Amino acid sequence: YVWPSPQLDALESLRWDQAIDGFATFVDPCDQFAFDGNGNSGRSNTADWIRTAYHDMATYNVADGTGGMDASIRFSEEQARPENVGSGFNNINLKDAKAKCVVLLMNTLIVVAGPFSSRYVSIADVLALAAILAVDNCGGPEIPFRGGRVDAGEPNAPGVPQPQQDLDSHIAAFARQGFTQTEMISLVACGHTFGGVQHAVFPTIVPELNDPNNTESVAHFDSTFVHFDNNVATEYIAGTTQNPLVVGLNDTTNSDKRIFGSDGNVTMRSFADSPVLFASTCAELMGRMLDTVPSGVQLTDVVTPLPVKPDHISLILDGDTLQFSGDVRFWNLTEDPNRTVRLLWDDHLGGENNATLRFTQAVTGSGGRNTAVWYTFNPANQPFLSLDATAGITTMRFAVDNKLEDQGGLGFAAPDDVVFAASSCFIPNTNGIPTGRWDIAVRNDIKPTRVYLEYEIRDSVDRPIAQEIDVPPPCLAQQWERLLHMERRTHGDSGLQFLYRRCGSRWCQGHPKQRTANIQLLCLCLNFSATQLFCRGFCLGIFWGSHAGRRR
Ligand code: HEM
Repeated sequence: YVWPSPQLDALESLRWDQAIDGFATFVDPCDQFAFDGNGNSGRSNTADWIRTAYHDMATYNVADGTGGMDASIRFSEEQARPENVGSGFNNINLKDAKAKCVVLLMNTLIVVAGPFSSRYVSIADVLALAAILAVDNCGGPEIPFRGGRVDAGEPNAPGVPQPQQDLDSHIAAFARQGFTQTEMISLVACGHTFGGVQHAVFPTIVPELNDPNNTESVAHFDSTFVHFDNNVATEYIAGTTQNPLVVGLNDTTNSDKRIFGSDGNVTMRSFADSPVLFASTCAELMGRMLDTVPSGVQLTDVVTPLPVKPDHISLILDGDTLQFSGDVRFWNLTEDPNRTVRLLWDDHLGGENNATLRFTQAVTGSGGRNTAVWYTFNPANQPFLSLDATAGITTMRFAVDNKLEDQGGLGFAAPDDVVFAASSCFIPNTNGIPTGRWDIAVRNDIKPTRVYLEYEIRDSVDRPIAQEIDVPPPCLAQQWERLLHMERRTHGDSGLQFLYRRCGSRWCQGHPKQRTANIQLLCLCLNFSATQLFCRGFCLGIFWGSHAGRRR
């Protein structure tokens, strides 16, 4: 795809910059469990994440296109069903979030929401990606990731298979989900290469193990339960398996035994014979499982890493300069002190400019399979590049040791028609409601018909959604002078300063003195609600003529 694209950029970053955004730190190392201080519970995030994705998908009904990957598993009604016993789903509801926007207060209800979901990456996308990262980082194959799942507004019909059910109902359940009998055998084996059965959840299947290194008494499906490999098959075929759903004392709940043996062990034997076949089968079937979505939902193409990706691009007006900062990531490169990377940019006056970029880090991801190097626009000891605001910027390109990277001649668009200004202020909580003022700079030649601020909140069922606030146009100079005069009468000479800083009033906008040669300032005064305060993703939108744009 062509950069920038808000949705694809966000999906791409979450998929491929997993070590930077912190997502993969939950499954690297693979044996960690977010709720277990000592690392000795016998449980793991990897297993929870994969099981969660399956239980979210397993409601799918191929006949009517309902259910599937839509994050309906987050509803307590679904979690309360016998088919969803265990605490794993609550966990993935990202209570463990290290990050931003964790807890949102809505009415009297405290809703826990995923820190990695956003208006561009649904909670269901995050659940799918969690399973992919678990497999990816822990010895498994690369599973193609698409975005665009839509979060359900209510629980789905029940439909997750349970261990005490018979083979026919399992075959029927997988057929309803869109999988054949052979695919059922495969998919169960792919999932059950991780984790196991907990005593607390299934006391009739697993006894108390009294093991200080397995305090939650989890009977694991194979001997390498935080690692993707074909041991689930080799141990089953060799007859050495300890899988509690194969050799459990109560045969009624030995569902893996019935499923694995349902074709005379042909499929399991093929997996035991070939780790490569097992891995490729799992990549295909788990990919299909994660892409099983309600009818009408359109997924994106597979999200592949951009070879050259600008990131964190920021333009802020400060007086007569534009503070320009950002990073660029080069995929599949390793650190090389002799490499020179330059940023080239065009400006509004026809100028071509350049700056040498600084190496910041080399990052590996996907269990060491991928590497990328990052360079920053910021000069040493400077938080940004200073651009003359009149000249501004239109398009960027990069030169890596003289090789031009310009998206096949398109360049990387860096429009500065609407940007935040450094004079924006945030006034901390004085009487319960913090206040802030966004100063927003618009190029004079744009003549916008509408400028708005966009940010993110959660709706009543926790879905990330965008909210917009219109930024009022600046008032006329005449009006301004009148207001200024009134303000001076009340507050003396300090009135100007006061007026400029004043929040909460429509007429704080657009004083002519705040205009540089070709930029005017609008300002929007906000009383931040708790939701806005905890949320993120503030960005600006602008309409003019038939054009519309959005700037972060
Ligand atoms: C007939 C189908 C299936 C049945 C009856 C079944 C049953 C179970 C049971 C009883 C547990 C123990 C849960 C706990 O103690 O918390 C479990 C765990 C698990 N299942 Fe399945 N499962 C099935 C299919 C699948 C599929 C298709 C996947 C994924 C592709 C999957 C992935 C997992 C994982 C990763 C765990 C480990 C969870 C943990 O250790 O926290 N299962 N399964």
